[in-house]
Amino acid sequence: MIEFKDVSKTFSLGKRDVHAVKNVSLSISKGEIFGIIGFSGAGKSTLLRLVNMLERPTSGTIFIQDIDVSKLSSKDLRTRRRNIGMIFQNFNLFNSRTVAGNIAYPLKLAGTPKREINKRVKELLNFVGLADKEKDFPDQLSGGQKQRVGIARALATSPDILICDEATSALDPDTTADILKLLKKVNRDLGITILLITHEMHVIQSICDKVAVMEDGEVIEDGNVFETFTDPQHETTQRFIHSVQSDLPSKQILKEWRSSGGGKLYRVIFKGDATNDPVLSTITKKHDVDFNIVYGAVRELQEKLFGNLIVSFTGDASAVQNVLNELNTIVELEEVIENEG
Ligand SMILES: Nc1ncnc2c1ncn2[C@@H]1O[C@H](COP(=O)(O)OP(=O)(O)OP(=O)(O)O)[C@@H](O)[C@H]1O
Repeated sequence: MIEFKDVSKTFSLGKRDVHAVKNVSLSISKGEIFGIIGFSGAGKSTLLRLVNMLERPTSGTIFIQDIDVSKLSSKDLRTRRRNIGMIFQNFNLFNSRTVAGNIAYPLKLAGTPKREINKRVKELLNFVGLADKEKDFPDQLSGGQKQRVGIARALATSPDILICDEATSALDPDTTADILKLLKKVNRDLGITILLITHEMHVIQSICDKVAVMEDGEVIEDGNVFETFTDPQHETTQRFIHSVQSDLPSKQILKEWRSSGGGKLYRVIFKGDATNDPVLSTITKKHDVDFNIVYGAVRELQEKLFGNLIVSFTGDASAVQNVLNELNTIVELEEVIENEG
């Protein structure tokens, strides 16, 4: 659907070059919700501007629905752009137009007949849950309602792709959850591919199928959200994940555990089927070892379970070693080292 092949974008600022995007190769399939996460300045917005063809790559190619958009004429670009809807952090609504007027705007630009526009606007108002706000102006709406108008407007020309530029960053947590739910509905019910950028890991965790982590213009890690969350490879990815789920007790608690004579601690990671079986109790019972879950949780991610527990084992040293050996064949296991946390 969207394919980046070795794409770079360099801005020349007088004598200085800014390499905003460096050698990015990414593949976004039809029907996916694909999230790009990165800290400020990582190159996310530039990547989006390359997708909606507001910038041309310095090198590399970008295919959108099998068309190499880096080679299109300006006129063809304008036509292709209608196939991509976009929503923004600050909504970008026309304050002088009503809600209906905002949603109708792209249809007017496309020369759609008035009766058809009215019908489509009503349909979209129902879809985003704003049927009673048709005649209101943006400044009479809450942030969440404004973003619903933004979504309706982006969907007006029935695009195949929706791009979301930090679409929930200006909203409170409850409203964010509502808007993310609506985006999921856009994806599931209308089959629209969604590409979003964010600096918030909980957005990725809530609705994305795939994620790419950007740093300093490069994609440093990408893949399925479940795999990335449960086995992050890069330190920056780990930092993002820790922002939504702490997987260790605080340093203070660890210190108290050590000073009160607590034994070695192990991180036990369960994924998928292993979360359904009483692995810990079965194996420890067999070897006559006791276990104590000191910290952790089992979470749901992409409709799969993922457990991350910090456990101590007590018993005969060789029996504990047998437990560790056996556990190691079923789940991921590692000792929690002294300076972690
Ligand atoms: N038009 C431009 N001219 C010159 N430099 C630019 C331009 N656009 C972006 N940059 C630079 O490219 C780098 C990447 O910027 P970009 O806006 O893509 O990052 P970002 O990840 O979206 O950051 P933020 O979350 O803060 O918006 C930055 O160093 C930025 O200053």
